Amino acid sequence: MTDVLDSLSANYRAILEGLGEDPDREGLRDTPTRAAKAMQFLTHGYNQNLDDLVNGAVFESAMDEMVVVKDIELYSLCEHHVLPFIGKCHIAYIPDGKVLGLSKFARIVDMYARRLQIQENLTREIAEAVEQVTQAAGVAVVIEARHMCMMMRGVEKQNSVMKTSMMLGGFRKNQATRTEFLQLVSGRD
Ligand SMILES: Nc1nc2c(ncn2[C@@H]2O[C@H](COP(=O)(O)OP(=O)(O)OP(=O)(O)O)[C@@H](O)[C@H]2O)c(=O)[nH]1
Ligand SMILES: [Zn+2]
Repeated sequence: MTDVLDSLSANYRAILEGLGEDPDREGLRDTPTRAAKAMQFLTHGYNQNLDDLVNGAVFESAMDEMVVVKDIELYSLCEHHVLPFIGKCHIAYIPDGKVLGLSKFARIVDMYARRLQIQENLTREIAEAVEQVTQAAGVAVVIEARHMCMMMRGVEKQNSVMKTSMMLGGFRKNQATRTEFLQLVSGRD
């Protein structure tokens, strides 16, 4: 692990030099290591796996109506510019004999968000993970996010929000179920 940190730190030092900075000046002396540690934290999802994260928190239940967990905040990094995108994730599922521990939805979101991502793939990966863990009759995921690469640079648009959704099982097949979910997460419930 130290080797990885050393190599990342050396690369951040090179970036500072590339910017024309003096990496040995007082304010920047610890920056390569700090930045490397920060980047390791922001991508720690690479070191996680679904089984360990869920930790067996799947419980038998006769509940077979839609369960919605909304407004799970997420911080990710776009794989094109390595700049943050920040937003909210809403997840719904229709249990089929099993329910998932509530905190695990947020943990699943983070496991995939804390990697280099595009929003579409992040949305799909979360939905497929919830389906895999719960074997639910349907899973729906919506993400709304703002991308720093569109705000701080490039087209510099401050108000555009990207919305992505992924519907599996009952949510894909049944328009009424889909509409109910979208109404619940849009706050018009
Ligand atoms: N679909 C999708 N695109 C993304 C996401 N994050 C960043 N992008 C886009 O990835 C694209 C990369 O385009 P390029 O033309 O290769 O890069 P660029 O010259 O920096 O593009 P501009 O951002 O238009 O300045 C841009 O259109 C970004 O807005 C994402 O999560 N999903
Ligand atoms: Zn980007």
